[in-house]
Amino acid sequence: MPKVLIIDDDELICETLVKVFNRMGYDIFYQLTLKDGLEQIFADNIDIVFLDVSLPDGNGLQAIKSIKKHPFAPEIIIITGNENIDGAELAIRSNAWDYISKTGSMKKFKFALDRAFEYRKQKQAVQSKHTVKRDLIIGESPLILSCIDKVSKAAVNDIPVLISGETGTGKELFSRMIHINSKRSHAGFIVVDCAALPEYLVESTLFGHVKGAFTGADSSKAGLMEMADKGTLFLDEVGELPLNIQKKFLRALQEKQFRPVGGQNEIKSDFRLISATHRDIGAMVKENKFREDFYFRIFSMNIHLPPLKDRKDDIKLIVQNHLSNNKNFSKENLCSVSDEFLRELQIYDWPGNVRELITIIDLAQSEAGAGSILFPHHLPSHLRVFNIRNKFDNSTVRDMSEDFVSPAVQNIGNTLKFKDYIEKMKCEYLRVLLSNVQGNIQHACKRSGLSKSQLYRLMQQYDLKNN
Ligand SMILES: Nc1ncnc2c1ncn2[C@@H]1O[C@H](COP(=O)(O)OP(=O)(O)OP(=O)(O)O)[C@@H](O)[C@H]1O
Repeated sequence: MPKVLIIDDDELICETLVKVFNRMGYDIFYQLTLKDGLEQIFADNIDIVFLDVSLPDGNGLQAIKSIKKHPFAPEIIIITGNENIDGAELAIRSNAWDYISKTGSMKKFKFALDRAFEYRKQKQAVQSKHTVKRDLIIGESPLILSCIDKVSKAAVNDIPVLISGETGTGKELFSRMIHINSKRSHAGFIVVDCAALPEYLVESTLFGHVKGAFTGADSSKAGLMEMADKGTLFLDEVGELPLNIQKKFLRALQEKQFRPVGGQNEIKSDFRLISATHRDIGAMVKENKFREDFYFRIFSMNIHLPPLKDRKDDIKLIVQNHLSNNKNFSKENLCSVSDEFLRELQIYDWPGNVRELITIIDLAQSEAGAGSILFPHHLPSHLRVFNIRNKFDNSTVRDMSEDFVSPAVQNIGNTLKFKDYIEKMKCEYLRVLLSNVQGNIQHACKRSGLSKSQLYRLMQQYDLKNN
């Protein structure tokens, strides 16, 4: 929901605008002083500000320039009780969106707000298309482009993001891209792998501890949450976070402060949270294995990364990119790929996704040697076996369908009775089945699901032989 802030010392005006704008679907706040207003603009990523000119602690017009210097500055609409042409000119020259009189009708306020928001949306869409740094994310398929678009949206705000997807789909990579493109990029990107932490270490690793907090705590130690101050905290495999820690974490997220293990004093840390999971957290909530309040907090925005098998067009790009960036080979000794090699990669279903693809390319390269052309026989045998089976199953299905459906289908529109049509189909099915297994009854039973006695009975009925 777009966020609007009113900075005006007249509380009555603020409350009237809050009511009206709320009804229009905006998330709306107000502050009575310039100082409090300026603090909230950047803490809450405000989209549009209604800014009064005469405030108890400063002049709104003079504040515009410094607000606008910020790369994520909101659109500013100046509101004033004493309209004057110089003030209006200064506002527009300082890049304010509009300048309106407080005595104007409510319609004017609503119109200015809607137009400013329309403009902001367009501006962000253009920015997101052109400015997101995505050099490490390879792929041009529509599925991956839509995820990159979400990265650019996530980068211009500060809300928690949950990245979901199978293992190896790039959850950590995408999280880093959000961080790199965000206003927090100058600070750290701190990774916490919740699945790798033993339960007794989770709390102190995240929140830190003071000296003597437990046996072996010989000195105080800062936690990862403190280290992420001003930066991004990446909670990998968030589904593994114990329930009691989720509760403490939620508080830290809301208050932006927490207490280290064994400590008395609260520590402040302002971090952006990005979480990742390969699990269905919604289902875990239903089974009481994950806290609902924590889930709602971390799920403000979701980016679901598609498995590689759903975006096979990207395989060629990833292979080429990985080969040309391989630091183990000099430029003259880079491997190239044959069409057959790429075709094999397209057939496989990639349960380990991009990570598995990269590993397979490395294996094939080391098998082939520097400067070689990669052929299918450089691929590991498990992959080639999978592909052979896949090709065989598909061709069997294709053979059978081409052989027996066509003649029968041609007759549907003729005078065949339903019963006769079914009989014909059964006979054709059995004929093709027996031919494909070259009369091997055992194989025919396995493929058709018929028992031996059923198969013999049908063969007798349709006068078919197994040779
Ligand atoms: N779109 C992509 N383009 C290029 N490389 C990618 C892409 N997606 C993933 N990778 C690479 O694949 C590997 C695995 O990515 P990453 O660790 O981000 O996956 P993950 O989803 O976090 O995996 P896991 O769930 O197992 O932790 C990394 O080497 C990463 O750089």
